[in-house]
Formats: sequence, C-alpha cells, structure tokens
Amino acid sequence: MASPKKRLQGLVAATITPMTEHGEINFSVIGQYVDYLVEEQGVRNIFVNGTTGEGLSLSVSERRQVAEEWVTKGRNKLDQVVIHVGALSLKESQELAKHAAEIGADGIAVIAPFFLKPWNKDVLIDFLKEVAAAAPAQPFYYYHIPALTGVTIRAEELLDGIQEKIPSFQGLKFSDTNLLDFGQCVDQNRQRQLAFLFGVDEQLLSALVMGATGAVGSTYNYLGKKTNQMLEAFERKDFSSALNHQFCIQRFINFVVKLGFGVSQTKAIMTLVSGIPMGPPRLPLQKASREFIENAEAKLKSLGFLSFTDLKDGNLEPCS
Ligand SMILES: CC(=O)N[C@@H]([C@@H](O)[C@H](O)[C@H](O)CO)[C@@H](O)CC(=O)C(=O)O
Repeated sequence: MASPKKRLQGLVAATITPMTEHGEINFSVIGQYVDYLVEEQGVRNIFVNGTTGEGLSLSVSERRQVAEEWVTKGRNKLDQVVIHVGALSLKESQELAKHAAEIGADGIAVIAPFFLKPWNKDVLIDFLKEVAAAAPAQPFYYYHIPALTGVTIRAEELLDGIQEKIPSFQGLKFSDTNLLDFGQCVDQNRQRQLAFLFGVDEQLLSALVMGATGAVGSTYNYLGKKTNQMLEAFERKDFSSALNHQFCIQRFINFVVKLGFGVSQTKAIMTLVSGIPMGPPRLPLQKASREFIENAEAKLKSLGFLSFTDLKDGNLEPCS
C-alpha cells in the first residue's frame, strides 16, 4: 500500500499556472511562487494542474513540464506536492500518473471523466483503479467536484469499499457544498487514516467541524496566512475567533463572487497580492476586467489583506 510521508493535512494551495501575455507557460516564476507560499502565506502543500491550474486546458506535455517544475522547485521547501492527473482519456491519465511517480511527487489526484461520463459508482471506480494502477506507490486522492464534472455520484457512496479496490487510496478532495455527503464520508471512514480535504474555502470552518483534515483551494495562494489563523484558532478551540476569521474571508469571497469570480479572477488577485505576474488565463477563459481588478484591490486593502496608502479611514473594515 502507498504510504505518504505523513497524512496530507493543513492548507494545500491549488496552484495557478503562470502564463506569459502570449499564453505560454511562464516557468520562470515558479521558484519565486514556491518561496512566496512558504514564506508569506505559511502554505507548504500544493495541488498542481487542478481547476485553478487550468490543468484540463494544458497539453499532456505541458502538464508534465509544469508538474516537474513544481516538484523541482518545491524540493526541501514544500511538504507535499500532489499532482492532478485526471483527463478524459484513460491513457493520458495513466501517462501523467506514471510521470508523477517518476518525478517524485507525493501523491496524485483524479477527477471523474466529464465528457463521456461514468454513470454509476462501479464504473467510476474502475476508471480510477486503472489510473491508480499506473502508479501504485503514489498516494491516490479522488477529486470530487460535481459542479464542474457533472458527475454527481455521492462521495460517500464512492468511498464505500474503495480501499479494497484501490489500495493506494489515501483520501478525498471534496469541492462541493454538500456537507451531509462530506460528513458521512468522514463518519463512515473514521477507522481509516484518510485525508479529508475540503475545497470550498468560504465554508472551511463548517467542514472542520465535520472532520476535515485539511483544505485544498485557490484562495490559500493569497489568503493562506489568514486561513492559517483560522485553523490555529480552531485547533485551540477558540471558536469565536475562528468564526471571525471565516467571516472575514467570506466578506472578501462574497464580494468577488458577486462581481464574477473564477480562475481568471484568481490569477489577477494573486498577481496583485503577491506581485508575481500570473498572466492571463488560456481560452476559453478570458482575462479579468480592469473594473474587477480595481474593485478587488480596493476590497483587499479595506480588509487589510493588501497594504495601502490611499484609503480613507471610513473605507476601512480591517479584520481582526
Ligand atoms: C470551483 C473552484 O474553483 N473551487 C476552488 C475553490 O478554492 C474556490 O475557488 C473557492 O472556494 C472560492 O469560491 C477549489 O475547490 C478548486 C481547486 O481546489 C483546484 O483548483 O483544483
């Protein structure tokens, strides 16, 4: 059975794939990006080539190169590097899984194929099992994101008996708001040492109460420090303080969601906060608008997530 160095826990940044203005991958900033996550955000785990990383918009060759660059630059700095290797083609997914093992990744994750879809649990498990078998020593995570894949098989159902079929199964990345399903995944697998990684950043505190062991998300790229404060408060059972942190994070996410928020906007926000150019997204996504960037910047400053010199006191709503 695959055994990770330790169970994946805490915050995991769903990394952005930096691009040049011409839409090519900008490998040159990945080293700086690793340092930023570790030193400025206190985030030591990453999830590469997922939704935020536009993994499904990259070619297989690009995905291999991106994975390699993160593993290389993260060596001796990051705790764990998990590579998302899901693809519509089983063969491509297996190739990426093998490659992740060869380059020394700490785990692989797979979403459900979303064009020709598995319509029941057994078929989905068969697909995942074939991918996992291509890299049997890699800890394997199922990436549940039904709103994007359209595959709505409940995670609870999928997890039932999964380790017997996929011995390298190590956990679940749960990007859905169904806390009944999430809670039941935890409850029914308490005796196993699985990682339960929640993927809806604005609701993380509720998931911690339900037994989440960690979280994978886009906002941990730039709100990692703030979210870590929430995790610490939760850990010391200071629930009032944990709730204040979650509300503060929600205020920002709620604000950008109302403006229209997705991967393009994440790239723009990360560029603003970190100063590292993330570049535009790849088609079919479109660059965040100037108006979005200006509004997001003002909100980040008012909440104290970005330093400022140009705001009047009345415009401040700093989070404690
Ligand atoms: C749909 C989506 O992109 N969800 C994000 C969240 O981090 C999300 O951006 C956040 O909760 C704000 O809504 C993550 O679950 C995605 C993720 O982990 C990934 O990039 O693989």
